[in-house]
Amino acid sequence: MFQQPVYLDNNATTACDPRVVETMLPYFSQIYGNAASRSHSFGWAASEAVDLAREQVAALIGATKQEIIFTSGATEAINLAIKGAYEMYAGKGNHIITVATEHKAVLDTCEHLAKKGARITFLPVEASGLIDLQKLEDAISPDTILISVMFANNETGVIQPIREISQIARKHQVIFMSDATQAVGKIPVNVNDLGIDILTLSGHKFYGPKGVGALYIRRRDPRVRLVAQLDGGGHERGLRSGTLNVPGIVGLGKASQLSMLEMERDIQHILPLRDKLENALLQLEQTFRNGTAQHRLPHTCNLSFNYLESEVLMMTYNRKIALSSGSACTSASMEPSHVLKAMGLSDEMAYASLRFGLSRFTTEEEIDFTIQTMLEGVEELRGKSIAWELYKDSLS
Ligand SMILES: Cc1ncc(COP(=O)(O)O)c(C=O)c1O
Ligand code: FES
Repeated sequence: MFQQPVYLDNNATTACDPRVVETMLPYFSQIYGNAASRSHSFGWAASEAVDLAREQVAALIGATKQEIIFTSGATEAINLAIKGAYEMYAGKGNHIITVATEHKAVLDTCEHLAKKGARITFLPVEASGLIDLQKLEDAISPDTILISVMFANNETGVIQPIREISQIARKHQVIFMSDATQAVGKIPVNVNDLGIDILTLSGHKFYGPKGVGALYIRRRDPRVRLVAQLDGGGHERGLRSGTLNVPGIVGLGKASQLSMLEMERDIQHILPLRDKLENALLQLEQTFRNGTAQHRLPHTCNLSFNYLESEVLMMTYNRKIALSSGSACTSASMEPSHVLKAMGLSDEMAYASLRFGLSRFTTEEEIDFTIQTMLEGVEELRGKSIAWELYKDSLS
């Protein structure tokens, strides 16, 4: 048995890599200058560290350092991107296209703008979790100012056809933004190859610290401009005022560098473990994968166990495995997952779902233990379920 539960909630957040922590440490109490202070060596040292981190983050996504704006995380970057674009292009139009399965940071920001007069299209998804490109193209109108489609879903890991989406956006001269919070650092993401105009990312999803993220904005294209949402000292080229979180930014830079160097190795380690777990659990009766198997993050797996309340399983076994049924922010809510509902699942099947998120630190022993615990747990809890009993009776 493990001392701590096996941690399989890595889509909610990852452990900070010890190498990241080590790189950050001096920036708390030794190199503690304000990166904006230009008159002494404390400030210069902090500014140099931020500059290096900016290069490291830019390199991870194929951008240039001038195109990176540091923020407090993906939520802030998303707010800046969507609200900033809405304000910037108010004269041109008020229509934003997004997708029903986006993270709440995108959905709620769009809802907020809807109250201020924006017209929002929430595209549906197929059972696979993928959008229909024709529906996207049909939704575009002359007043469309922004298309916002997430790179990979946080609950199912489903990866949207980003290149095709960007081609459609380009054809119609609409800015294309992608919330790549779950993809960056885990799979290759290159803003130029993929034609992404605005991208958001967050340190704590790829072994960096919490409370730091970044916005990429295609600077070379004069069409892509945003209105700042925080006013103040004019930091980050006027787009995000506020003293920079130097240790956090250093950590985000280091995490980016490590991901660049180790991404292939991480995928080769994680993918077979994810597949082992998924294949073993799919052997259980009435157990189904949510989302396409092909276009999916290598570390994510979302399954529904019919006739099981996943909440009960999580609570019964949370001393053995740390899991969630969907996104962390909404895990306290009793609503069924909006992502699974948009994919056409019934409430029952959405309530029967579990998300398994692996990381570079997940071991084969942990996966074997998880398989064993899940097989026992599902059998035990279904054994107590009247619905399951009725189902079994119906078979005989
Ligand atoms: C897809 C996606 N977007 C945005 C966020 C929000 O990121 P942050 O925690 O950095 O605000 C998350 C985190 O759960 C996410 O998974
Ligand atoms: S941390 Fe992922 S939904 Fe909030």
